[in-house]
Amino acid sequence: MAAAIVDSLSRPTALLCAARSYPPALAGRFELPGGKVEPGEDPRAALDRELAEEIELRVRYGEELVAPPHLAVAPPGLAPAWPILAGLRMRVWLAEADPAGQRARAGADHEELRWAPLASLLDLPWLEADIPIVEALQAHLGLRPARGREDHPPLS
Ligand SMILES: Nc1nc2c([nH]c(=O)n2[C@H]2C[C@H](O)[C@@H](COP(=O)(O)OP(=O)(O)OP(=O)(O)O)O2)c(=O)[nH]1
Repeated sequence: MAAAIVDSLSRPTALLCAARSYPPALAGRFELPGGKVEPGEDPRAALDRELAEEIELRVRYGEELVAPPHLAVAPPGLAPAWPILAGLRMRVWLAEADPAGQRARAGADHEELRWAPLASLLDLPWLEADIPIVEALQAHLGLRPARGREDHPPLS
């Protein structure tokens, strides 16, 4: 589970992006803060716990950023999720700091936390699996047309 934490759910302009500090192959690559659900744990409770542990932030959730059918991994009986590393799956919720004005702090998992303007998110070196998620986030927030399987290259 991960959180796409924006500066404001009602008027989003920037996203809180987290650069991993490990393993060495992924260090410096950006991701959405979050982590794995413990057995029997509610997904959003898991996300609350991970955000508190990793970046010391309490949040209020907005909508889920749902993976489109052509990308989603949806084992029987489970909600569709984004495919990530090593066959794992990840659900993503929009969120904002609650109470507002808290400062997120990078712990041991991250070498940097950065508020990046929504329009230039793809300038950051994201984990490979996060690129379609970031593109979908931009589309969801009205910064780019939604991509679908039927997309064609632009005519020249
Ligand atoms: N948190 C998070 N993980 C992601 C993203 N994209 C992505 O491919 N991953 C991968 C990286 C990790 O291999 C895996 C799970 O990440 P994690 O932070 O919970 O776990 P970890 O591998 O660091 O292991 P652990 O120490 O928490 O047990 O998911 C993302 O946007 N956020």
